[in-house]
Amino acid sequence: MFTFSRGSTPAVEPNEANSSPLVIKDAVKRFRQGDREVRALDGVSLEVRSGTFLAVMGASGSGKSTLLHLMAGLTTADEGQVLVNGQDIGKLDDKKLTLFRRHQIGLVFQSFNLIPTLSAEENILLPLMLDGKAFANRKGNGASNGHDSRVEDLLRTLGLDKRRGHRPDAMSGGEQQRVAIGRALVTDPAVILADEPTGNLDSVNSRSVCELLRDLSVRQGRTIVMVTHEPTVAAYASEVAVLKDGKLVSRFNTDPDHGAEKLAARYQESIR
Ligand SMILES: Nc1ncnc2c1ncn2[C@@H]1O[C@H](COP(=O)(O)OP(=O)(O)OP(=O)(O)O)[C@@H](O)[C@H]1O
Repeated sequence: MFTFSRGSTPAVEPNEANSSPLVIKDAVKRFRQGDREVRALDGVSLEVRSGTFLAVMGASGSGKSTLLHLMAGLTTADEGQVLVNGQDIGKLDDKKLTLFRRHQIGLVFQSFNLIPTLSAEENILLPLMLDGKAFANRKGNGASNGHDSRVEDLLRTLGLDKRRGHRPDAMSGGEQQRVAIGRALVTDPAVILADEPTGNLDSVNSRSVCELLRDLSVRQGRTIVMVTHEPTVAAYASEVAVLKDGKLVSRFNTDPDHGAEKLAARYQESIR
């Protein structure tokens, strides 16, 4: 099993006491659209406890991506706070935020965003390469980077041990998304944030990626936030948060005995 020690390379020290890896307090995000102001997020507060697998649902335009981007430090809140591992990320300057994001926030996108010229293994190692902790040419002059056993474990967890040397164009969509999940995990971040991770996958690959995310949360205690509009995908999560017009209107636990159907009904009820 993949067993990085949690928080081994923090970019900055946590400066506020809170045991939850992710806390959003009264977040407001406004956008200008011509002479109109849109409140993409309108006072959202959310705490995500360690080991939670949270699905964020909502209609198109309800603020899901904006919330995820805020959690990822890709955009800043106009009001309120985002605390990752106790660190108010709005207080970090650009340089510290870049390092903090690289170490503490793992991002997974719908379109995988892999580097086409790198192998699966090299794509996974990319965040460590950026830190100068892994070598781009791992076959070159016998350099040992100390990450070999970690990467072995990770490739096995991801079911990619036979695909380590393959480039993205030689892998299925599901395998590419597994590589992207590996890249998100390699720095042992506080949270994994996934924006519609199954959006480009067929049903078989979608199921395997959902099962992987659920396993990472259940077996390894990973904290995961996933945006999705699919009840069948959200059903793999342990909790669901529902946004409507930039507001958090509902949060509930999923029920493994009832699956997607009951979840869909509960979701529809909360956005009525
Ligand atoms: N960069 C931007 N400039 C202007 N308006 C924006 C911008 N980003 C988002 N918005 C607006 O903010 C609101 C929330 O958008 P957001 O993309 O977060 O919704 P969403 O729930 O992720 O939608 P979808 O499911 O369609 O991706 C929408 O009204 C959108 O038009």
